Amino acid sequence: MHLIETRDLCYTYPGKVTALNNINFIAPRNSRIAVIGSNGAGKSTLFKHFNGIFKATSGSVLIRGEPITKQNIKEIRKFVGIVFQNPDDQIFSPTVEQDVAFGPTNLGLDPETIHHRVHEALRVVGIEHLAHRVPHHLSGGEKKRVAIAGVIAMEPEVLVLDEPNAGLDPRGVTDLNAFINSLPKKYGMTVIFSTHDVGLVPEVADYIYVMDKGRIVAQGTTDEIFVQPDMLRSVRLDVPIIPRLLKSLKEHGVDVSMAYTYADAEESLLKAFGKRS
Ligand SMILES: Nc1ncnc2c1ncn2[C@@H]1O[C@H](COP(=O)(O)OP(=O)(O)OP(=O)(O)O)[C@@H](O)[C@H]1O
Repeated sequence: MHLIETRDLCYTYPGKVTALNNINFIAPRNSRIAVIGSNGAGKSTLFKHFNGIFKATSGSVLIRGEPITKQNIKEIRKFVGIVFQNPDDQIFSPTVEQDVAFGPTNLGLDPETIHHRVHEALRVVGIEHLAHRVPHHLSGGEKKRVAIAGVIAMEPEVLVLDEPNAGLDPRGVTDLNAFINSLPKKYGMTVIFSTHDVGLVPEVADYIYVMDKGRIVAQGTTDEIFVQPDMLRSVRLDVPIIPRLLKSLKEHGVDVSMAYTYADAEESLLKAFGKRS
């Protein structure tokens, strides 16, 4: 049984914009899944089906093997936490601390547990120093971190992040990558995220879905997806710089093995230039 599964999911917005067309998506336990695609591909619309914000026009959405119903929706929203693209949609309390406490309070937890969860979430996203600030007076990247903290304080088993790195500074992106990578091992969480930044994907994903115009046009591991430059370009995406560079070096006769992450590429180049055995 998969944590999340969609079967032939279709969704049409009122006004007849078909945003999802026969989506078959699976999220296994402890995985890190990237959903990539250009603007309007359908990524956010898909994510909104994962905790019942949207209801399929046709096809089905199964959470732990069960369809979403009125009876289980509260439980499902505890299980699947979504951080939306625009943090302003998610932040509404007078202070950051109260905002992050909102979800755990609604779960009916005791004050000590709420306090612990809030401060742990603020610490994990690196914003403990903002606890007493007014959320609406924060910068875009700071608000994004507040929104992420608010969802992780609920301790969901599946964390869905819609464009989490948009608006973060370089250090913020590095911290976020480390955070995403720690989720399966440290917290037993599954993470699903969308991004336009293909360079980031090999660093933080085990499996990739490529979407275009409401369809899944490719899926696979990093080395299965990023060896398809024509497919990626056809959906207005690019091949990340590292495999592109290594492919070019190989074509110019450098005996270098293919790599997708910075660490693997460094190792591969050091070997190619005789600095490693
Ligand atoms: N409220 C809405 N009403 C009608 N159409 C919508 C609505 N929201 C989104 N759409 C349309 O649905 C399609 C998919 O949009 P969606 O926001 O899911 O794409 P996305 O892949 O998340 O894009 P982006 O990368 O720009 O965030 C687009 O054609 C979009 O114009």
